[in-house]
Amino acid sequence: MPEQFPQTRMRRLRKQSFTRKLMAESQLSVSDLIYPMFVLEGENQKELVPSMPGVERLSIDLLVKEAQELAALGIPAIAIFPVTPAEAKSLCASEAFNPQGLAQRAVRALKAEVPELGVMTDVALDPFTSHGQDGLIDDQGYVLNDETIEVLIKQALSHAEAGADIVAPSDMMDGRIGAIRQALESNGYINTCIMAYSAKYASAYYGPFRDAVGSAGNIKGGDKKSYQMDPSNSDEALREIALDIKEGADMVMVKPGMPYLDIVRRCKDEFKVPTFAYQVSGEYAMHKAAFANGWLNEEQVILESLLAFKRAGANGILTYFAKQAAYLLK
Ligand SMILES: NCC(=O)CCC(=O)O
Ligand SMILES: [Mg+2]
Repeated sequence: MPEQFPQTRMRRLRKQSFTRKLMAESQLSVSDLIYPMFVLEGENQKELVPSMPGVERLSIDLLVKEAQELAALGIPAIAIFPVTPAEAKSLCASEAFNPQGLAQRAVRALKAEVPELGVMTDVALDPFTSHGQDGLIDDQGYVLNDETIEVLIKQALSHAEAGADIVAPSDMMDGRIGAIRQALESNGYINTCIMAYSAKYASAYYGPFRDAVGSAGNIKGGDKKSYQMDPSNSDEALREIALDIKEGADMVMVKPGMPYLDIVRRCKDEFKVPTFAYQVSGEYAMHKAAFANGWLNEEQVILESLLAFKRAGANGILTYFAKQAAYLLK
């Protein structure tokens, strides 16, 4: 029976707060949030990221302190991104798998001091290559797939050895999930989770992040379009996701977030696997700019932007608003 006015008045259920609460189809809670954080060498070091107001790079001692606050707020996990000093970068990206590297030390410190907080690491070479690409390159600057995977395996194992709960390959090489899964299994890391950046687009929304980790420089070749996805495509994202699930990903991710919520929804409908989305640095920066100008209401828009991910089907969101949102949700 088709509904019709006035038997059906959609506004009846919107009149009072209690019915609005009962009708809510999606919920945002602090358990949905993963907080990306930037780690710096040194002690008692703190640097602002100009293009990401409110975001700081922290040395490990301060990172651990902050992590205690995040755990107390109920944030389930953080994702760490090392700021690699220029002198540690190279063509072969060997700092990526240094057992005493910044990311590896940060993981050990976090798991020792705040064991209940999940720690996720980034598996990709861009913070460690002198040219800023996510993999090893040939003479033409083309990113080599299979050679890069060999380094990613070592990097992922070094993270697992340090105690990372989740390794998150963000490089978009073909076949890396399977290779990393196999290496984890054969080295006894059977419970290390993999969150695959499965549908990562060659997006201009990553600009502020590259400032934050200092990988912007001059990305050789100018862009990452030979491995990250074309923003035109949606069916292709489903193929990427299917491959990563088959290769052993526990969780998949879509990135960026808000401009790609259609992909989140298609992924969830098609595969029904744990699905995450990354509200990236550019999304954060544009929101912050509008808040600073008084053009948007900060508290309301942060929560609305995050709720939209839940409505689209995401199980969780990587967001630089995680800490602020956790306070707002208290
Ligand atoms: N692998 C992590 C990222 O590239 C983050 C991008 C962003 O926040 O813009
Ligand atoms: Mg892929």
